This record gives sequence, C-alpha cells and structure tokens, in this order.
Amino acid sequence: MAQPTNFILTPNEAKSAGVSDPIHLPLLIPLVRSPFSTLKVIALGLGSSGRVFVGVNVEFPGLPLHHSIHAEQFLVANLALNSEPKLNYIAVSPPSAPCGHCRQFLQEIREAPEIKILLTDQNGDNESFVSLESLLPERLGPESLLPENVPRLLEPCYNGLILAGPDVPYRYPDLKPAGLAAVNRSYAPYSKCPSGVALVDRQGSVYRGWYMESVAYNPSLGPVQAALVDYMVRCGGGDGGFKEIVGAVLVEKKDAEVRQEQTARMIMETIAPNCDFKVFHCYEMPKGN
Ligand SMILES: O=c1ccn([C@H]2C[C@H](O)[C@@H](CO)O2)c(=O)[nH]1
Ligand SMILES: [Zn+2]
Repeated sequence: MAQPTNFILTPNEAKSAGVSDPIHLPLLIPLVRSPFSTLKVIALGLGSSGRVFVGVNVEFPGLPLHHSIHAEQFLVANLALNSEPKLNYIAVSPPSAPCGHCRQFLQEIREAPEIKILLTDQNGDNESFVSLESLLPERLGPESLLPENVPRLLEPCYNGLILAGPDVPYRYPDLKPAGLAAVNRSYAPYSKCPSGVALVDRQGSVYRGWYMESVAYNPSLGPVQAALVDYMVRCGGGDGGFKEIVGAVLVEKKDAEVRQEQTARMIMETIAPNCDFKVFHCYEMPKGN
C-alpha cells in the first residue's frame, strides 16, 4: 500500500522535504496520494505558523458535481480545522491557478487579497507569486455584509450553542460532544445557521468538521464535506474509503432557515450506505449564563 499522505507538515518536516521557501512548495506534489478523484488537483498552502497544509480534490460518485470538494477548499478547511490563523502562500498542481469558485471561497480569510498564489507556465517553469487581489479584482468580500469585528474564517469563534433535550442515547456516544464542539466553531456569519458533523470509523476514531459559509453563498462548504476533510487528513481516506465510516452525527439548530439535515443524510447514504446517521438539535445558550 502506498504511504498515506501527510496532509499537515511541521516547519521541520517541510524543510526536510526541501521546502525552505514558499517557491519550493511544488516539491511536495509527488508525495501526495489522492484516492478520491479522476482528475487530480493538489493544493499546497504555507500558513503563518510555518506549517504546510495539503488539499486534494474529492469527487463523490453518485452525487451531483456541486457536492465535490476543490483542492483549494480542502486546503482552507484543513487550515480551519487545525486552527491555523493565516494562509500566506498557495501553490496548485497541475500548474494552474485556483478556479473562480476557489478565488471566491478564499475571500473569507481576513486580508485575503494579500494571499500569494504561485503561477507557473505550461512547462512548470518561470514560477512567480501573484496576489489573490490580482486574480480576483473588484471582489465581493465579507466586509460587504459583515462588520469588521465579526471573526473571519480562520479566526477563533465560539457560537455558544448547547444540545437540546431530551438526551436520547446514541450507539456512538463520543459523536454527540464532538458534533457539538464542531457546531460551536462553525463559520456561518451570513445565515447564522451553524452546523457541525462528527463521524466515527470502524476502528472507533472520531472525525469532525463544520459548515463554512461564503459571502457569495454558493462556494460554501457543507459540514459533511468538512468532516470528510478531517477524515482524509487524519487517516488518509482509510483502506475502504468512506465506507469505513459507520456513524455520523449532524448538530444544527432546530427549525434553522438553512438546514443541512436532508443534504447531509443524502450524502452519507450515498458514500457510506451502512452508516448510522443521526441529527441532534442545539440552541443558543441564554445570555447571562
Ligand atoms: O480550482 C479547481 C478547479 C477544479 N478542481 C477539481 C474539481 C474536480 O474534482 C476536478 C475537475 O474540475 O478538478 C479543483 O480541485 N480546483
Ligand atoms: Zn476551485
């Protein structure tokens, strides 16, 4: 079996792999294994901590194309799920620039216009960094709809949600607290309808991810996709792919205007038909508590 991809490299690991400068990010491309796509796209990102993050595109056979995860979106979710405060540089392979959808999704990061993107010519030569601003001028940014002080995608946030009763038992007890922790970190400043998903695999390992919105709504990343990013990052996608996932919990507000339940159930039924999928509701902790 091929070595699983290391989706997060410490500064020392990046250096050992020859990446001592962001221009060397493409050296990591041959090390990335990406089992979930026909056309493979790899995104590499250097965060402000010096860690290097990897993203791959994920396609879901049996689902409409718009449920796919772009490599750059995977990369951003990988940073968010692992508390990286800033993304400074990106390189995408095959030598290309992020598509329009990804340029838009990246806008949720504060000071996004300053993110540097590595551009290469068709031969993979003449590399140089350009700013995201130059690739997406006249952008629609979060400041169009949000006040300055609202935390942006990679900034810490806590939504103050608690689980609604009654406390129904569920066969994978670790998933409820993991789903609650996830919904509390969900980035949903536009709809104010946060959601989180926790997954468990056959080995009992728990993964989690949360809904991440875009000011343009459509490049938003669903909570199942985000949890699958965690699954890929931490176990490489598993030997049996997503079918290894045996339990899934979605936590969202009851009667939320933006509800994930039907979509999340449909995705899980398609990619992991034997998975036990449950929804739990949450509500905002009354102020003053
Ligand atoms: O910026 C892009 C553009 C496309 N893709 C993926 C999506 C799909 O899986 C495949 C074909 O478009 O490439 C990305 O990952 N990033
Ligand atoms: Zn894209």
